[in-house]
Amino acid sequence: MSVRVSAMSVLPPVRRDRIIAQLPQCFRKEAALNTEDDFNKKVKTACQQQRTGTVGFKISKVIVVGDLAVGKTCLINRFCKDVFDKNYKATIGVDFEMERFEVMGVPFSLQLWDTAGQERFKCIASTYYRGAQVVIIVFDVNDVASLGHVRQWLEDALKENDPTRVQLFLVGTKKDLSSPAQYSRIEEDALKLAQEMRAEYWAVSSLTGENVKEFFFRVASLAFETNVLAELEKSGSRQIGDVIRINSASNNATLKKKQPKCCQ
Ligand SMILES: Nc1nc2c(ncn2[C@@H]2O[C@H](COP(=O)(O)OP(=O)(O)OP(=O)(O)O)[C@@H](O)[C@H]2O)c(=O)[nH]1
Ligand SMILES: [Mg+2]
Repeated sequence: MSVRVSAMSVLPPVRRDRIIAQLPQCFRKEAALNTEDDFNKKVKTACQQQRTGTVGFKISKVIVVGDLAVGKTCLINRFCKDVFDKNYKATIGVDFEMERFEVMGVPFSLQLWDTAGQERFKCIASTYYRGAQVVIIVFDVNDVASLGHVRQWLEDALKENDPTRVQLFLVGTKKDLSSPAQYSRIEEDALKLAQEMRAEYWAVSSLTGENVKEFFFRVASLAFETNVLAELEKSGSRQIGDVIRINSASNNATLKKKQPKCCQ
């Protein structure tokens, strides 16, 4: 059954610490997706006029990939649940988190797919790569080999996606374990690689929480901006209403994990 409801009436308010009013700044200007001080003008105007498309149900798919044990799950858990587990529990296949934001007054969600780094789960995990708007490639700043494998992760992720549309982030984790001298050595290589890949570079610690919120706010903001711009281009001069049709069955289905093709 289809019901016609206002988006705002079915969702509880967004958490107060997920409200983004201004464009968060990049981590390093040398390797950033943009170095603007503020959100795109067209996007700002659209938000002010509530002309941003499917208001309330704007979602971007984000996949998080990288070697085993580099800290992908810890990064997501620090941000989404504000916890840190020092014991390693390998992700089997994929895990999924939905994180809701409000950007310039418009509800927006990131669908975060935490994939397994272990080789034996890679085959299952890669079936979830398709349709990603954002690809986050994670390496451990104390493990040069994990940085060396970044290109391979990129290649695998882009096989399933349109490379010209994907927003790419390169994230170094476990910053708390490295000395400033060690860190700056690996940062030099990471920045070069990020520039080559056209990725935005960040370094974080899930243990201390350093830069974790800043990083995800940046991801959410840039994904939102791109998402709204695409919507504005698609619609041209057509007005997009703030009321959308929700099919209760299909809406539930989008929140469930997708079955690999072979299981359908
Ligand atoms: N000191 C420190 N340890 C960390 C940090 N992030 C993760 N770890 C540790 O690194 C190990 C692996 O972390 P996970 O987040 O499970 O790694 P993963 O990338 O999800 O691994 P897979 O699921 O197998 O791909 C765990 O023992 C974590 O406690 C960090 O920022 N600092
Ligand atoms: Mg994991």
